[in-house]
This record gives sequence, structure tokens and C-alpha cells, in this order.
Amino acid sequence: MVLASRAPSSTEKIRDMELPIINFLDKRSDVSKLIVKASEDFGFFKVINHGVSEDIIRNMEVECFEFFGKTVPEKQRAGLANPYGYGSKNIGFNGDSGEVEYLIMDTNNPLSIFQRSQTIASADPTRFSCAVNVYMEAIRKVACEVLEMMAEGLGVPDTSVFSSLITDLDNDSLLRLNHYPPLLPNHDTSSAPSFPLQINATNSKRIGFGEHTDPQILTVLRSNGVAGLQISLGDGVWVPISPDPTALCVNVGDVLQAMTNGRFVSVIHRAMANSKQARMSMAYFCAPPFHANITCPKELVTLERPNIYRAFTWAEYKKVVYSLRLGDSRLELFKLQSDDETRD
Ligand SMILES: C=C1C[C@]23C[C@@]1(O)CC[C@H]2[C@@]12CC[C@H](O)[C@@](C)(C(=O)O1)[C@H]2[C@@H]3C(=O)O
Ligand SMILES: O=C(O)CCC(=O)C(=O)O
Ligand SMILES: [Fe+2]
Repeated sequence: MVLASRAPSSTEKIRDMELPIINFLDKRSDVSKLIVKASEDFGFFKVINHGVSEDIIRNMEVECFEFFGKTVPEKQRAGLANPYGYGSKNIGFNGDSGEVEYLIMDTNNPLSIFQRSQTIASADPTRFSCAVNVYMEAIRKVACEVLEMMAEGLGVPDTSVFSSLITDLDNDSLLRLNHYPPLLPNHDTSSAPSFPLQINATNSKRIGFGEHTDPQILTVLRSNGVAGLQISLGDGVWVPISPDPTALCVNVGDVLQAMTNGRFVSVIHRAMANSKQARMSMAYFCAPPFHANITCPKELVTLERPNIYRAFTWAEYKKVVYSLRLGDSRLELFKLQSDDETRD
């Protein structure tokens, strides 16, 4: 078995480009077509008029800033990210690191959030757990709408084929709060960027969260107004995503790439910590239950487009994810060989 590790290219180029913008207030059939197109072309899009109120987002953001504003020993009381808890610089268990601190929480257990909030927000644990639970519920609703419109746009008759996985009581979704500290004055590279910008050893590049794909079904990300997120177009070309605190950035994860037989793409992205201000992002990773069998609906398998991936469970996939580095490709390992007889 050969592992495709994506080594960074020596010369990187930044290309200015806007992501597709999906307006939830537009006609549903138009919205679902646009979502499908964006998921095929970029695996990323922004959603505006998503219906998550400013209050819900503000309350969550207040809790984030309060948590990350604490001293390190206080933050460590949340427990080490194993995989839920607080982490700083170290990412995962296999030697990855970046200029980021974060808090990961599991989402399908309000009691565990309440228990955790006793150490995360001891001054007012109820306020913290309420803000988190209300936020997660609202974001999951957006994710379900997106997943249902994806199925509609793909012509899959069972329109809940994707969304039912994340509403299952045993879903394994998680919430990750990321805080990228601001640049220190002596890190400043001063000259204004011109596009395409050649990044080399002389203009310092601070990776916040290194390049990777998200393993789950779908990610819904909200960030403050500070830039940092970039998506890869391959061959060392990176597209910075302009920050919009009123929008939600949605991206396809590995499981959805498998479930759409490769029609939707789980795109490599990263977050830079090059700003003079702190970037704060809140990512809701929509994941299936452990026992869920990941296969694509039969309508997405045709003679011209035979099955690309073998069936697997989320438990099996997650085990592989955590055994590898951030930038390793994992879905490759689940590809059917062309001479495989069983194309399930
Ligand atoms: C290095 C790692 C961190 C990660 C688990 C992994 O072994 C490989 C994937 C990483 C990632 C990326 C998306 C999400 O932020 C995350 C929570 C996930 O599900 O996969 C992280 C994992 C992590 O930080 O624990
Ligand atoms: O902070 C960001 O903008 C991206 C974070 C991310 O990609 C992740 O947490 O998986
Ligand atoms: Fe990500």
C-alpha cells in the first residue's frame, strides 16, 4: 500500500479568486444546482442568509475569546485534546504542529458539554454550555439543509441519504474552536502583497493549521473578520478565502467525496497565522455514527462512472485518519483497484 504524502511545493503562488456564494433566500432548485456545481468545482462555498442569528454567533464568539484569553494552565484544565480537549501548537498524535491553539468538543452529548464546561468556563459554565449547544444546533440545521439540497441536486431520490447520518443519535460530529494568535511585530514582512505572490524562504510564512482535507462528511466554518483560510488548486497554487463574519464557509469532507463517488471533492486547505489580528474560527465537522456503512447511492454509479471507493465504516476510516499525519491522503487507501471483482 503506497501512501501519497503531499509534500509542500518549493514555490507557492497565491491566486486571487472568490468562492461561489450561495444565498439561502434564492429559489431552492437554483440553490441546490449551485451547491452541486460549487461542490464539484471547488469543494468549498460560502452560504449567506443562512438563518443563524447574529446573537447565536456573537454569544459563541464571546465564549471563545473568553476561553482563549485565559492563562495556559487555566486552558489546560479543559483536558488535553485526546481527541477532545485543549491543544496548543501540537495537532493530532503524529508530530504535526502549527501556530494555533484550539478546543475540540464532541457534539452529540449535551451532558458531556455541560460537564466539560465546568472546567472550560468555571465562572459561568451554564452560559458556556448554552451558547455551545444553541450554536451547534443552529449550525447542524444549516448542514442538514445543505446536505438535503446536495442530494436533490444530484438527483438522488432519498434526499435524506446524507443528512440522516448527521442527525443519527450516535453521530460522531465535533466542534473545533481555533485561535490563531496575531503576528508579533518582528514577524511582519511589511511589503504589500502583489498577485500572484511568490512565497519563498525570505517572506516568512506562518502556518497556523497545515494543509489537509477534512475527513468527515461536511464542515461548516464560521470565522471572525481576519483572513487566513486558503484552499489549494494544486501545483502549489493557493487561493485565500476572504473572511466574512456574516457568512458560513462550507466544505466537502472525505466521506462525502466517497459517498458521491468522487463527484464532490474534498479539497486541501490550510490556515495561515500571518495577520496582525487574532483569527478565530469555529468549525463544525459533521460526521456519521461509527457503525455507518459509507457507500454511495446507486444512482451515482453508472457504467461511465463505476464505483471508485470500497465500502467502509466511519470507525474504520477514523482509525486510519488518526494513524496518519495531517497532510497525508487517506481516501486513496480506500480506492477499489481496477481489477477488483467486488464493486459494492
Ligand atoms: C494530525 C491529525 C489531526 C487530525 C487527526 C489527524 O491525525 C489527521 C486529520 C486531522 C483533522 C483535520 C480536520 C479536523 O480539524 C480534525 C479534528 C479531524 O477530524 O481530522 C483534525 C484531527 C485533530 O486535530 O485531532
Ligand atoms: O481556521 C480555519 O480557517 C480552518 C481550520 C481547519 O481547516 C480545521 O480546523 O480543520
Ligand atoms: Fe480543515
